[in-house]
Amino acid sequence: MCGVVGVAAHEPVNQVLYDALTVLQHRGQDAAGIVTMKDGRFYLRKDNGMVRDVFMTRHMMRLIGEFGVGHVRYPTAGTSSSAEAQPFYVNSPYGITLAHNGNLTNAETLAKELYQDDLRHLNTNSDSEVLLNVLAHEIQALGKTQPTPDDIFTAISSMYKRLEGAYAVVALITGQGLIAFRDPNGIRPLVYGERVSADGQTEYMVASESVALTGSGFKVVRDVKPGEAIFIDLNHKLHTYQCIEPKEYTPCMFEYVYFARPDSIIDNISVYKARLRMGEKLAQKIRKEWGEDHDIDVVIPIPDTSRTSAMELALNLNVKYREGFMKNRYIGRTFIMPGQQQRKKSVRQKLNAVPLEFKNKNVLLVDDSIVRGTTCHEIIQMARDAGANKVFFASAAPPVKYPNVYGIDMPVRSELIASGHTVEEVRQIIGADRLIFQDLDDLIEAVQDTKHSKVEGFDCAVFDGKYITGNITEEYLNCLQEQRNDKAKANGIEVINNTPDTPVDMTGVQEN
Ligand SMILES: O=P(O)(O)OC[C@H]1O[C@H](OP(=O)(O)OP(=O)(O)O)[C@H](O)[C@@H]1O
Ligand SMILES: NC(=O)CC[C@H](N)C(=O)O
Ligand SMILES: [Mg+2]
Repeated sequence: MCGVVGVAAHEPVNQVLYDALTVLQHRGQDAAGIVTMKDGRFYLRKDNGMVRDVFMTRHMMRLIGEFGVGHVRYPTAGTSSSAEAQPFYVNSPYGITLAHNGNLTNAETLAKELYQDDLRHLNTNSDSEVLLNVLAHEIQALGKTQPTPDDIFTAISSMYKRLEGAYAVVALITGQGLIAFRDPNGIRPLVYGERVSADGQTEYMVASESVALTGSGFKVVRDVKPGEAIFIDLNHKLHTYQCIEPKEYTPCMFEYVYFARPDSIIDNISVYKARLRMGEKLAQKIRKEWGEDHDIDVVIPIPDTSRTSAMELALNLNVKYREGFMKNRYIGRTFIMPGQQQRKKSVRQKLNAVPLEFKNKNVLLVDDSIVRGTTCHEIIQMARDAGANKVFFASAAPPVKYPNVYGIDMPVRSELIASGHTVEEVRQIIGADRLIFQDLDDLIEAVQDTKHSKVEGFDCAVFDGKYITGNITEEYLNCLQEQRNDKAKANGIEVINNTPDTPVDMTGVQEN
């Protein structure tokens, strides 16, 4: 899951973009990038690594301008080469740069069309480069030197007709302004807000999560609607347009389960409250299935994400909640790391047991989800090593059985521990004394908030195999599986348009 941000301000935006990217870091740890725009020129810095490692003072000083976009990447297509770090750039028409969160499911077909019909060159296997070129083609087809906002929306509407899959996008067009748009189901989140500058003028930020806005003093206006585009012109005038009839409003359930920060509000649903309710529902199921004499002495979360639901679960079970695992704050998220070896090693580096909380106790370990089973397998052993009597395990989400095709890199069924295994088999594999998963209906009830939100349902494909865009074939899934299993990624040939450790820099900004 990547994070995107765009800002249209009256003062330099380099720092506010940097700050927003650090707030969105949990959405992608592989690469980061910023492009700013000033007097018809773009200024770019992007590379592999975390935000704090990619941007040095010298880079920041060169990112000049009052308009800009930024990206943190967690790859779902192409390779993890720095050449595929975002934002991407095309020089025609006008000069466009774009940052994308999501995954296009017809990228291969589009890439062929771009080559054969639109005479466009793609230099990577990234679906985001495809998206940018489709957008560029549709804007070019207008044939205008000075497009109006309506022209830009016309081009975006034509682009919508060609794209399939999930996308939340921010982009800059030189001489025009900042655009942002969201797929017709609203699978990936996108929210915008405003603040007033020191001299009383309105400034805008668009980002993947509301925390990016509030952290920089922007007030949330609203979520970008499914199928809607917004355009902030160079005079800072905001234009909005519903480019395509929205489909069912169905954001990705995994945002609420794991991806998003708990302090974010996505589609008017508080992620924090949703996670609390997940804990409440799971406690009800434990009471029902394990009875009142469940034998649990203590509830222990697996930091970080499960903390919120574990806390509420403990409260509802009337059992003590204890922080039995300490987290090394300098290690990032395990699940979004690129290789299984790295993920496995990092669980042990990241979490350490406090023996006092385990010794001779029956512990219930709670995680937000079990995907590959990397975390729970290691952690159960650690609990036993720390002296636990019995180790029970609870997942605040149902078993993850199906690949994700909308921006989460879990493309291979055989890499998902619950795929093809019963709950009892999973229990044996991970070595728990008891295992319980949330029911999907309960999860949906926990997240849905009809009082505050217009959301009609959720993309729950990883749990039920029903892909919300409706066009995911077995052939596509097989193809994805071949391209993106861990082994293929490890052997992946980097697409060379630069050496992997040298960022593509098409704006003339040179590295020191
Ligand atoms: O079954 P697995 O394949 O191990 O995946 C699930 C685990 O990965 C995530 O943790 P992660 O360390 O990425 O992030 P967190 O610190 O936010 O919990 C998630 O919270 C689970 O703990
Ligand atoms: N996780 C994402 O949103 C990935 C965006 C894009 N598909 C990439 O691989 O760079
Ligand atoms: Mg976790």
